[in-house]
Amino acid sequence: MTLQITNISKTYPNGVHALKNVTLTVPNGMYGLLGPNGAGKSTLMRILATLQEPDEGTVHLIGSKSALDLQHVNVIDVVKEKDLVRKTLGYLPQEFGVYPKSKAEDLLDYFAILKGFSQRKSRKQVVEALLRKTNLWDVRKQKLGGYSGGMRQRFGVAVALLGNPRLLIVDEPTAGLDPAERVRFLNLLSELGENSVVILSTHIVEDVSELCARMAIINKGEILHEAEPLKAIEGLKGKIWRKMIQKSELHKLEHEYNIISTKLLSGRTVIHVYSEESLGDFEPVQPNLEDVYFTAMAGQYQQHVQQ
Ligand SMILES: Nc1ncnc2c1ncn2[C@@H]1O[C@H](COP(=O)(O)OP(=O)(O)OP(=O)(O)O)[C@@H](O)[C@H]1O
Repeated sequence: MTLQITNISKTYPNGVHALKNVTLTVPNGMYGLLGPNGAGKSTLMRILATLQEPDEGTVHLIGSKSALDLQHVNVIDVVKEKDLVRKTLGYLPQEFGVYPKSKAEDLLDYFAILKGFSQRKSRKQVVEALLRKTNLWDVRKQKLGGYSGGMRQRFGVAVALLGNPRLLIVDEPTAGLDPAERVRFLNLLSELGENSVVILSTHIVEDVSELCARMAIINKGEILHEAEPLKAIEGLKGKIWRKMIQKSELHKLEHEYNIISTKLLSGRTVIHVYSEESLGDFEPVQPNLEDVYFTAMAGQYQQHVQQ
């Protein structure tokens, strides 16, 4: 199964150019789309989820007939064949609106009817399996209004997984979750990737480093870098340098060095600099995915690093 996104552009009526000629090939498994607020992630996710159309470009879901679970097709045009792709699509939006007075089990049963599970007995089995998988079985009789943020997100996953989708779109799922709920949620997602294309959009670098075998970094509607996280980290070895500085020095150093990030550490300011040559009074840094992200945001990949 592959999702092929080709030359997608989108401009909103207010003139915001949210996506600029985006091309990505997304294979089976978890794929991370990483970028800051306003980068264009949700716009891309809504296009993939058939809720919005691009101005230009195409999106195709390509797989064997059996993998797509649909007779007679091995390619679906996601933009034009919305009804067809919706049969195999699961979407967890950034804000999952719930009906606070409904009990989880009843609402999931209702969504299952909408998804086409018309036989009561098999529907009951599907609903039970999903409530167990998302660890909500014990609280299935509770009203959704009383659920925590993490429980609501897991309920959203249960809804998104109805019908065993081959294309799963998950938009910023961990924002607002406490650390324990976040780990539980990521563990749940990590089980899903094997037979489906799962795209996870996030502004949290750790979500990608913990889960995704491939990723793209997006900013201002453009893909800055597309890579396997581990290879991208490897590619930065020997090129990231750090130094503790006085905050007052920052302005001057910005003119001298290619500073990719500035952080506070125990009240001191630490800068990370990208340089292919060693820098005298800087310490070498063992790079991580955050350095990859900031290197991309600083525009380095377009100029120097070849992946
Ligand atoms: N319906 C809309 N009308 C006009 N502009 C929009 C609309 N939706 C999004 N935008 C703008 O398009 C750009 C991309 O927004 P988008 O929501 O896709 O980004 P994002 O990466 O998902 O960010 P966030 O994490 O903040 O949701 C932003 O500048 C945003 O203000």
